[in-house]
Amino acid sequence: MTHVDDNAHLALRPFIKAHYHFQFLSTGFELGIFALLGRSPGLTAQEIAQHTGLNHQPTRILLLGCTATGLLRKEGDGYHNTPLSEPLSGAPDQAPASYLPWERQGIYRAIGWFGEALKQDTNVGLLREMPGTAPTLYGRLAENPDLEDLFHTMMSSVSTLVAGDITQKLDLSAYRSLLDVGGGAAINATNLAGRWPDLSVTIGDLPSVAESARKKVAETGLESRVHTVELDAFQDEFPAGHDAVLFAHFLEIWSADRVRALLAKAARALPTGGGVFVVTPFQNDEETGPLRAAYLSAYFHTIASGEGMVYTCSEYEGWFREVGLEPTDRLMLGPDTVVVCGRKL
Ligand SMILES: C[S@@+](CC[C@H](N)C(=O)[O-])C[C@H]1O[C@@H](n2cnc3c(N)ncnc32)[C@H](O)[C@@H]1O
Repeated sequence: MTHVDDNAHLALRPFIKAHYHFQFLSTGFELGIFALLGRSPGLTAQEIAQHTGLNHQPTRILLLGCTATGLLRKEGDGYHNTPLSEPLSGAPDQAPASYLPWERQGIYRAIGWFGEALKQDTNVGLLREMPGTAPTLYGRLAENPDLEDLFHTMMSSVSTLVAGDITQKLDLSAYRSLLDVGGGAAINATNLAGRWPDLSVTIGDLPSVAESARKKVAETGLESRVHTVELDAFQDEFPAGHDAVLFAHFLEIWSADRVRALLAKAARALPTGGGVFVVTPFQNDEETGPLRAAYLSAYFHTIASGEGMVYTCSEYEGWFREVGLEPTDRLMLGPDTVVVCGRKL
């Protein structure tokens, strides 16, 4: 009989039990325990139960889960946040807190269809778990406005994380008019317009998103230079009159064939010398990581579209060349986001 090595069993435990870890984390967050202990460190189980409304034994079970996984620390009878959970006690619309409601309501059940999505080669998770009829996440979000809000809160916080880097490293001084395809909740558009006073930005997105982007832009006072248009990037030609095109967290959603077609569309819309900027999660050219590329690739295939993944910079640069764009640079934004830059020949 083969003897199972205890160390191997323990080493695999974080994978085997990952779903419990997420439940301790997201339930603790949803019940406001990390925010509560941020304000009032050292509360007892009984005091925590009074705030959450849970009965005594459910409270013990949740606190045991959180302390055993290192999310909370117990000192005497009192509970405290740890460096892991402390960042979750702050603003709910900022990362990492902003990730949790979306992961719980948008992803958690749907990603359980990962294997089936690979076998059927389509986004089974979305089709099984999110109400509605649209074939992609973005269409289905328009059918579920509460989820659409959660998604854009999460996405805005992701773009905010790299906002400092993008405004410092991406030199747009040569351009006057940027088309931001799939521009979402206007974070990149308003940051870039704020950084480059001679630049106008047009956000092109699906109708419900373009409408909320318009409201967000109005709150920033940049509406004379940041415009929004309804655009279906697949059905419509790109509006003329821009000398640069930004695809931020957009191309990786789609299949290689559709990425090529979108890049060709950008090239057609641009004058000679025009710029193309692809902001995307980074996958190294050896195709071994980093982890974020692996998570997001599974998410695009299982949920978002059933056809995309995080591509390498080399792949983008090859597609640039195929459609008449010259690759000019790769700019890292933080540890795992990159801008692949090109110019129309
Ligand atoms: C992952 S979000 C990225 C948002 C924004 N660019 C950012 O970086 O924060 C993808 C965006 O693409 C938009 N989108 C999806 N399908 C689209 C289409 N066919 N045409 C235009 N925009 C689309 C979605 O509505 C969403 O705002």
